[in-house]
Amino acid sequence: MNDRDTIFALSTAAGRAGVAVIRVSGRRAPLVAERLCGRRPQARRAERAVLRHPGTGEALDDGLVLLFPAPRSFTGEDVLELQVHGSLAVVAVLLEVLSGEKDCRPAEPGEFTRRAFHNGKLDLTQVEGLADLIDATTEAQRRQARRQVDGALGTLYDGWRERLVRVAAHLEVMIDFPDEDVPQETRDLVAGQVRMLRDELRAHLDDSRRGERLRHGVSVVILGAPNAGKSSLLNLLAQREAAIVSEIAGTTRDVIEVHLDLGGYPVTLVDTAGLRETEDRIEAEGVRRTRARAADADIRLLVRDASIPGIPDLATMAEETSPDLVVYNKIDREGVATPFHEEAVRISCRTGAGVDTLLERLGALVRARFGLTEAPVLTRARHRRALGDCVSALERFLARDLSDDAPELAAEEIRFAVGSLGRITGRVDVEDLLDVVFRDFCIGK
Ligand SMILES: Nc1nc2c(ncn2[C@@H]2O[C@H](COP(=O)(O)OP(=O)(O)OP(=O)(O)O)[C@@H](O)[C@H]2O)c(=O)[nH]1
Ligand SMILES: [K+]
Ligand SMILES: [Mg+2]
Repeated sequence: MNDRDTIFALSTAAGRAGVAVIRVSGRRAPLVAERLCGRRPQARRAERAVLRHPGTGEALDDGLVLLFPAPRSFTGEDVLELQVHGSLAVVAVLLEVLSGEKDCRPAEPGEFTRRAFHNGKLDLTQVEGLADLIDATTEAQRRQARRQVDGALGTLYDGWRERLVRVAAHLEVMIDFPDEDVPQETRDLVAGQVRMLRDELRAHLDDSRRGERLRHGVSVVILGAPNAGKSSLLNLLAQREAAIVSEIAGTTRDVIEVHLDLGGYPVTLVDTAGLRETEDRIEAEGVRRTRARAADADIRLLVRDASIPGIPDLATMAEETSPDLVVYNKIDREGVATPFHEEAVRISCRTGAGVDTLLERLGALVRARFGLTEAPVLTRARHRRALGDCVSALERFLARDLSDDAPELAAEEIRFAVGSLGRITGRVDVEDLLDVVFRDFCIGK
């Protein structure tokens, strides 16, 4: 991969569409514009132009051309955008023409963003935020990603990093002037600041992984005895017949998942086999899978048949499943069991009664646990690992006695902590990380 090449790619999705955008970035972009349009477009102005084959002069399409001279562009290089008709043939011929241009070649996946990073346009958390924004399917995901693209996370980490660099500077003084008596106050000050930082990092890490969960989706697992109406509930919420419903107890054996947008939050709703002791080997395997899925669920929803008094015993079931929400189903039936569990939601999958209330309660649960907070949250395991390394280094630092131990050793811990934070935003040692970060990108982004 050569950074001196001018790169190009279709930046909109492949396939038929009203408009397609082809992006060209690099030193030859202005020349390419001249060769295709017969003139150099004004900077940052959309201009209508007929795009012609530079060799034959044949008109290939007409559209809008936009030139963003460096450094005021997405990549920080000269960027040309061609907005043409979104036809397979138009795009194909233009890409072919571009391939024939001197020093031009197709972009690698994520290469535009990679150049933006190298030219200091984005830090790594912003790059990741951009990937998340492109992948976002719900409103809450969009907001979280948008915030990260705006630099909220990067600013937080850079701020911590700067405070640690100042601590390191204090320590340097102790190393450089070993004979001078470093006043106890200075030592206390340094230790105090490290302690405060460690506590802030810990609080930031102790977030029940809300940012990561919002990226991947919150799992809501439906549990209960056979025939309680779990599959009926899944179908009702999914608004399609995703799971088989029947009056035969033990119908569901496989774990069935549907994806929902619950008030802006991505939710994976999971239907499971009814929990009971069974001789049937296949059903028993279903029950085993239910237990496994319940164990790593974000939210557990226990469904109970309201028309059967006390069987199976709710207390036992609740103990096994530790539900976040209890639902009494089939309230349309005669002889509905009373009294109801106080916190429970009463519904009927048959009539749809109570389902709005259930959705409200579920939405509130999801928001409370995974909703956006004032402070920016970390969104990736990569951030969590680096922050964990940083906290460990600060712990090791605090375990040292600054007046006895060699200050060099203590300073080394701080340097390591600074490095860990720098890895998140890409301020140091980034090369090995880049592949991981850019792997998720597709061509043209
Ligand atoms: N009257 C009434 N019947 C319901 C209601 N919800 C479900 N049923 C019936 O209850 C039976 C069992 O429903 P399912 O959705 O298959 O129950 P399940 O919990 O998925 O059952 P398993 O998969 O066997 O564990 C079916 O005959 C449904 O039509 C309801 O609200 N009212
Ligand atoms: K059933
Ligand atoms: Mg079922």
